[in-house]
Amino acid sequence: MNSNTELAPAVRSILEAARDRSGGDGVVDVDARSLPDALAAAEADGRVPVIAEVKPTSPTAAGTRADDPVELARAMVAGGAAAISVLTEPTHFDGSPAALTRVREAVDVPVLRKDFVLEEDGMDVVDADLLLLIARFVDDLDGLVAAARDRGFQPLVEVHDRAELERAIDAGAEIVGVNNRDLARLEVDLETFESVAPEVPDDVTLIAESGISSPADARRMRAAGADALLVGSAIMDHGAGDSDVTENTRRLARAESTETEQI
Ligand SMILES: O=P(O)(O)OC[C@@H](O)[C@@H](O)c1c[nH]c2ccccc12
Repeated sequence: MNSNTELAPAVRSILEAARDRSGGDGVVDVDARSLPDALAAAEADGRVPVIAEVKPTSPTAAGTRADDPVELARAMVAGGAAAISVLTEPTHFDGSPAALTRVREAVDVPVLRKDFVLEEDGMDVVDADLLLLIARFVDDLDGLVAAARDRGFQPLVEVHDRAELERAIDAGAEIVGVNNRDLARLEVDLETFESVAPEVPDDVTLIAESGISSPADARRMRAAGADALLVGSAIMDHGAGDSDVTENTRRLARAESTETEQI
């Protein structure tokens, strides 16, 4: 593990909690729904491929949304989401593996497990189509990418700078997410994606993560080379408990359509 001394306190405490959580019993064996196919289907349909995130709260959220995760996920798919991400981290995001299982049963798009998986046995907690691995938090990235694939997961390797990207590519990552949120200060800067994206090989599926809040942001990330956008806060709209998740998703999924008012 890389040094955590410069991480935000909330992130340090998330990692401590992750280390304390137990892994699963046995080894999962997943028959994954293809993310590249789901992204291509959205493109063919004229939608910006959006991975919409069921995130009840977060250390940076304005509040908590306690809505049923299944209802949220269905609303996101109705708004044109190409895939769904579900936070399963319990202590700082109010997520749960059970919520992911219910969501995956209820929708037919690929579902990403969003958590802080630090070791191999942390993968065996729940089935999902994609599994997040955060380059910064794991030493043996090669081993974890291989272990995820052995279980049938499509690993999504998250990076924040070019050095981490190099590690991801060396580890054989085929799906890479560039997180615009700096885990040291928890601040978002969309330039992060713009600076890393040019270094990403063409055959890698590239996802822009975090801080995308408007159709203009969506177009900006697409112009910089994003194959898909991972969006939580702007869709969950934590500060406004009754915000329309379908409509919030649709605004972003339609960001490139000519009939949409260009905001
Ligand atoms: O809510 P946002 O800014 O749209 O971000 C979504 C997603 O990128 C973010 O939740 C995230 C990115 N990487 C993570 C790792 C763990 C937990 C959460 C995340």
